[in-house]
Amino acid sequence: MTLTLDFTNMMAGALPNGAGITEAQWREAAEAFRLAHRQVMGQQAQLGFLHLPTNEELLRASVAVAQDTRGRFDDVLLLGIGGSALGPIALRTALCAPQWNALTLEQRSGNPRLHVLDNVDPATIAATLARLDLSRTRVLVVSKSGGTVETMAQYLIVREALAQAVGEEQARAHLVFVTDPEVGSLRRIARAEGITTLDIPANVGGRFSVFSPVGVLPAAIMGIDVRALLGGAAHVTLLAEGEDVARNLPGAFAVLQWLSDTQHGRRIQVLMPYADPLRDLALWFVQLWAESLGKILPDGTSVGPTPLPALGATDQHSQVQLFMEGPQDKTVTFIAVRGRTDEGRIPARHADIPELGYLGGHTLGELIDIEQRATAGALAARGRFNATLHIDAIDAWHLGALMQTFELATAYAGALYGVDAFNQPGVELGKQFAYAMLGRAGSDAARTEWDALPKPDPRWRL
Ligand SMILES: O=P(O)(O)OC[C@H]1O[C@](O)(CO)[C@@H](O)[C@@H]1O
Repeated sequence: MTLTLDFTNMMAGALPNGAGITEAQWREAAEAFRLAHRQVMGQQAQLGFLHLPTNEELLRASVAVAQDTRGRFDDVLLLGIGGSALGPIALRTALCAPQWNALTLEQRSGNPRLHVLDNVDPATIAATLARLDLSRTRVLVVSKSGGTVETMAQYLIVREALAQAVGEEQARAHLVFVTDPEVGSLRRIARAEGITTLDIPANVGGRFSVFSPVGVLPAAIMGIDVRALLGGAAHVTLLAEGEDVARNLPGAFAVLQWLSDTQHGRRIQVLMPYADPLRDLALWFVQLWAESLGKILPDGTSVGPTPLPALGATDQHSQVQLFMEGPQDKTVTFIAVRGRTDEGRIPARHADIPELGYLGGHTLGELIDIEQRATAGALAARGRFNATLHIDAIDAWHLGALMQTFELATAYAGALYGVDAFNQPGVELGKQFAYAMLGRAGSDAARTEWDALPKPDPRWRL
């Protein structure tokens, strides 16, 4: 069980024409990292995520609800958005069998299907509700704040549908809330109605919550080895205790991306796993990196790298042209898998056609791995910064290790950029405008600001 980071192709020497991070920059950054590490470790009030992998009480609570769910329910419907949905989706895609929801109960080893509503598009919600037998559906309502407008709207609709399907009394027994231990509307409803509720510790922010019941409960319900998941995360947390960047993998990832951005203009940071099960991990990473690091400094400067998800080999036929020849403003971090269980041997047909015959006898596992190495080499040959995270297998332990690596890297990157990685003030104004238009009490100031905005100008309309 290993996770390694090869960053040769980020460094001067490996890249042509003087491109790349120099050894002097790397040495200087080691000092910057020491300070960043100390600063992060001093922010204990926001570092709840570091303690989640070893929180036995939270784990036991999730496992108990999972046991109560399996067998009683065929479907689990998770309502949430942002960090409350992206982690569960990434875990399902990575660790459940492909096409999980289309498999039979036997193929799912008796575990339920998992549906995640992470938006308020009425067509998706109507289609999902039409497909589900609500009398056999457990509903997880996941929200750290317990009041996010999209999740609350989903909750009101689904609760109404549940009540109609099974009656008010029974509906309560289908619901499980995952939310802050004290505050928010969900907690209030849970207290008043005795609804089963699991805690997201107060010092854990939404996008850092995957190892709380936010991710662990749905994972346990689907039969994922949650102990191994948390074990991988705990392993990385230990790795990151030291302030020497050369021994701290999450620290090294953060430093490399920060140097690439601030010293080499590589502002766009691509995460490109070469494995379908890791496709949604890249989307989870996008929220973590973007919402944590895109900020305004006290002097008014805007900072923050732009994360971009990609998938190998698929995106070799879409985005890689841009990565190779577009502006020199990107880094690419590949995730490569060493041990693939189903290698998929390619039959030796059409041996007489040289453009096809060479494939016979190779395996798909070999092909995807070679394509990753070829793309990394091609990018390096053209001076394009790239690094590769290697994992042994796509399993719960490695997923835990990868996700905790990115969470820690995000905290370090926040300190390196000089921003608070744990808030998201930039999402507020849009929320306030929406509240004002929906008539929520207390949004008069937003209404006034909204009304003062320029109206659509007929000259600029086609
Ligand atoms: O879990 P909550 O509180 O419903 O928040 C959902 C998402 O909304 C945000 O607060 C703002 O986008 C995210 O940080 C968070 O993951």
